[in-house]
Amino acid sequence: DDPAFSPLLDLIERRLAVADVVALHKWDNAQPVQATEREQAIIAAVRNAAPGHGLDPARAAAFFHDQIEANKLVQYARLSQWQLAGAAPALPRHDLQRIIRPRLDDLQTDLLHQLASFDQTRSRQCARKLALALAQRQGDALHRAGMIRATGQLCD
Ligand SMILES: C=C(O[C@@H]1C=C(C(=O)O)C=C[C@H]1O)C(=O)O
Repeated sequence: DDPAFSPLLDLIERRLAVADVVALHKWDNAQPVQATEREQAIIAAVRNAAPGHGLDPARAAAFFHDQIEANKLVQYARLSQWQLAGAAPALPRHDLQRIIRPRLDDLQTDLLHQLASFDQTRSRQCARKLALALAQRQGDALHRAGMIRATGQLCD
């Protein structure tokens, strides 16, 4: 466990884990994965909040862009699996608007905080250490791919 990465990667993973219940809601309601207005609202909010964490708004926006793209990657993959199976799993459902999006919003401040402290202690060989830290984590192939997507610009 690389202590430079684990608090941030834990949070990224928690946000990404929500993609499965988002996909369930969208499957049940025949709702598209892409929600452009919601994405724009998130990017505007994190740009606004960034300076309060000592972060450049562009840095915060790029990081959240990656979180959103990773989330959609997992959603598209789940929906494709459920199309093949002809059914989605019998897991508990949660309402997107009332339950799931507020849950995603709750992670926002912590993510910005951890991104800021990650940036303050940035080490050399960031990309290599990130790859090692990701390889050491648990998760199925899809969530592993999602974690790689979610950290795509982390070491830039
Ligand atoms: C998670 C959702 O699906 C997509 C991913 C988003 C995200 O990761 O925050 C936002 C909007 C959607 O394009 C959602 O609709 O809320």
